[in-house]
Amino acid sequence: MPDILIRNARVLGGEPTDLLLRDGVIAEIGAGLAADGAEVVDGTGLVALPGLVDLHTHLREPGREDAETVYTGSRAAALGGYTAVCAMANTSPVADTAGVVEQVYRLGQEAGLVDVQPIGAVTVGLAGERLAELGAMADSAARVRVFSDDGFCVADPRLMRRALEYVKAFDGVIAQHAEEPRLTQGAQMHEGDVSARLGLTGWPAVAEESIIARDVLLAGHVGARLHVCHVSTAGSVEIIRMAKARGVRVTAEVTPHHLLLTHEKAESYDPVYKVNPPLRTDADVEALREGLRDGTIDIVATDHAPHAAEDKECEWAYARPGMLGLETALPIVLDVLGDDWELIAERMSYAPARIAGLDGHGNAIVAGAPANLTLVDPTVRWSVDPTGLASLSHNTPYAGMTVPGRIVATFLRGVPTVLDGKVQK
Ligand SMILES: NC(=O)N[C@@H](CC(=O)O)C(=O)O
Ligand SMILES: [Zn+2]
Ligand SMILES: [Zn+2]
Repeated sequence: MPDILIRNARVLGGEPTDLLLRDGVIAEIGAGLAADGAEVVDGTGLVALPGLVDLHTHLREPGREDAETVYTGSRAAALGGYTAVCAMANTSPVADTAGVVEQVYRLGQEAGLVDVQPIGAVTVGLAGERLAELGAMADSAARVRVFSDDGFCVADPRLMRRALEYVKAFDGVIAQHAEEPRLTQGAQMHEGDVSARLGLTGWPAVAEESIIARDVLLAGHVGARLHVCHVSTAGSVEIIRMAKARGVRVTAEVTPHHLLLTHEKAESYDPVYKVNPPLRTDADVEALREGLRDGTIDIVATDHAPHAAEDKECEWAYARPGMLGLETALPIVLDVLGDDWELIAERMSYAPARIAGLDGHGNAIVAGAPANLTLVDPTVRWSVDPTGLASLSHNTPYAGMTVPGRIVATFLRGVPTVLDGKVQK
């Protein structure tokens, strides 16, 4: 593996400097380093960020390889600046055994573009009835630390309590899809004035907030770690803020789409905007942005949810919920937060790696650290073309939108996975 010398990159937007990548680590940082036979990558005008880490990705393998595979999702991730992604358990078969999580882990290693860290299911078959083999998944080669029934809520409070108690033993975390199922039966979109006008059954904010309120109390009672997936309402932000002030070990994520889009998008009846939890109101978007800035919300996670055309290009009521996210996350966050690179590194790399327990990722860019990096051109604006994305599916809500920030290069342990904006495998 040749050494790589990145010339004149601005680490977290600072003064231009050189970075020498050797044997998987950042060997040296400083202006005017000697090339000494290293392959030179011109970083002029580019910002160097720690490799991004996604705590919430749907890769669809095993089971729906027509929508995405570990390989195609890994390509999308690398192109988005990611060096690690956590693969959700709602596959077919469900990732509820050591065998399945090890399979996903190995497929990730074989693809070799990002580290794929499997998430294990909390309950057998995501059915919400009995705990899956959490210990066996934790002890497996995949070393699972995050467990989630995402797609479904662990609605039974007794089961949720037991899951929290169980994973506490190995410092695991339960990532909850907060949705009180009795309040969302038949729900198609956010419950509000738009749903009333369109005559679509609504998913009220309280269906999310009531579960988060219950779960922070349970996590506090048990002393275990809770992570809240895709927070979407102002009320949820308030509850999490209060829980943190009380010392509850809770972390939370927001998706790029919930930071940008609102329920008025449903007026088009275009199912590309159908997602769980649903797009909410302007006031919710404002509260989510504020929560992300002040740290109430710890991270941005994509909830990258590829769907085949037959499941998405149909009538709204029959379409599956979910949208693509990996290749557009950083541009959307840049658009929403501005170029606060320190904040972006914290919310999209350091914090998600900490929550997931990924020691080799989310490290500061210093000599001796693993060479997981991405180089971004913040001056380029580009138009999102669904067919130009690496994902096997095309369900991006940003089609035709012009977004800031182009990912030029990504390095996984010193090996380029993306160069000149092109994936290397
Ligand atoms: N977000 C979605 O609308 N869909 C996700 C499941 C989920 O994240 O709840 C999916 O797997 O497609
Ligand atoms: Zn979910
Ligand atoms: Zn999800």
